[in-house]
Amino acid sequence: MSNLKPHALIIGAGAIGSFYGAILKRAGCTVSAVVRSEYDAVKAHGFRFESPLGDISWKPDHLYKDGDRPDSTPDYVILATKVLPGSDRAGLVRPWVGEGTNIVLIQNGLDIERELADAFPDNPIISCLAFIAVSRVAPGEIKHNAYGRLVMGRYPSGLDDHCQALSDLFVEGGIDIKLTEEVVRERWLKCVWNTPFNPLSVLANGADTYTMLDTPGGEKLVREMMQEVIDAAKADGYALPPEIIDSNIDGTRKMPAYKNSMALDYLNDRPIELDAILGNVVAIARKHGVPVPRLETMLAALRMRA
Ligand SMILES: NC(=O)C1=CN([C@@H]2O[C@H](COP(=O)(O)OP(=O)(O)OC[C@H]3O[C@@H](n4cnc5c(N)ncnc54)[C@H](OP(=O)(O)O)[C@@H]3O)[C@@H](O)[C@H]2O)C=CC1
Ligand SMILES: CC(C)(CO)C(=O)C(=O)O
Repeated sequence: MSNLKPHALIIGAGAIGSFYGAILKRAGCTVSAVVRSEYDAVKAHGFRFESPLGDISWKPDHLYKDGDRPDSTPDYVILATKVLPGSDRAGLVRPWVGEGTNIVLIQNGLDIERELADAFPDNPIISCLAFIAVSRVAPGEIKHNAYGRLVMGRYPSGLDDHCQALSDLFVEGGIDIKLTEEVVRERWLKCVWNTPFNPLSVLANGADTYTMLDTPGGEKLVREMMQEVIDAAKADGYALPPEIIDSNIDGTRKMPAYKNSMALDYLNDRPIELDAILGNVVAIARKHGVPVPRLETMLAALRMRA
């Protein structure tokens, strides 16, 4: 890469993609976007934000529709779609990837990188976890409620200059980054929260965090499901600290009542990331013969609903 600021292309510029695109824009990058249903709105007025960071509204330097083809390939392709069964993520990314393009995932879930790593063995895969509350409120309009930290590392493990350079850009744009050599461990750590809370919120009709914890038996169930995630992680080679259950519950109680991204998908009648966040955890538990009865029950119940 030259001294010029790099070109980042966001594929799936919804809540997450448009937010981190805004941050890279603030860092002086050229930032383009591929959008689908919101093309007309974004073409007309860009991405409009309400955010505690101030005015971070922005217009993509190049705006593409799903199916368009680029004139040149970017330095970073940032995939920020939902991880849904049947979505060909490698196919979505393929037209935009050139030699040396970094493929960056900002998506929830476990074991979601392999499909991309297999399809693009010669491109660096940078895996990121977002700790943020942000949602789309209308076409091209986004409400950033709070937070924004990214945990980032090279998949399957390690750190390199590509991660460092991207991290520097995000920091320059104003967000906090944790670089990690063990991004898969970090995915397990995040699943300790997402794997119980996200699917439970759907079973509970789009409930927020307080409703889930304060309903009689709710906190106990969440804690037991967290323990099952920890058991599966341990069998997979990632021993997580046991105090993580208390710290997750305490942290959640300190935040205002919150509807997670899966609750919002459910309430907006959009498909939910059931496999990425729950199914893959259960599959790994089964592979290692670890019983996860509460997670199994929740998975079956939500598959029936789907
Ligand atoms: N929102 C949050 O606070 C958090 C979200 N996450 C994770 O981040 C990821 C992204 O979530 P989020 O931004 O909330 O989701 P959104 O639904 O807001 O955004 C996803 C975007 O991807 C677009 N998209 C899907 N398929 C295509 C396609 N083929 N071509 C172009 N665009 C496409 C969608 O367009 P369309 O409108 O047409 O469907 C939509 O704009 C998920 O894995 C989520 O779990 C993680 C932490 C917090
Ligand atoms: C942890 C949380 C709630 C936001 O960072 C999330 O990942 C989600 O909404 O799915």
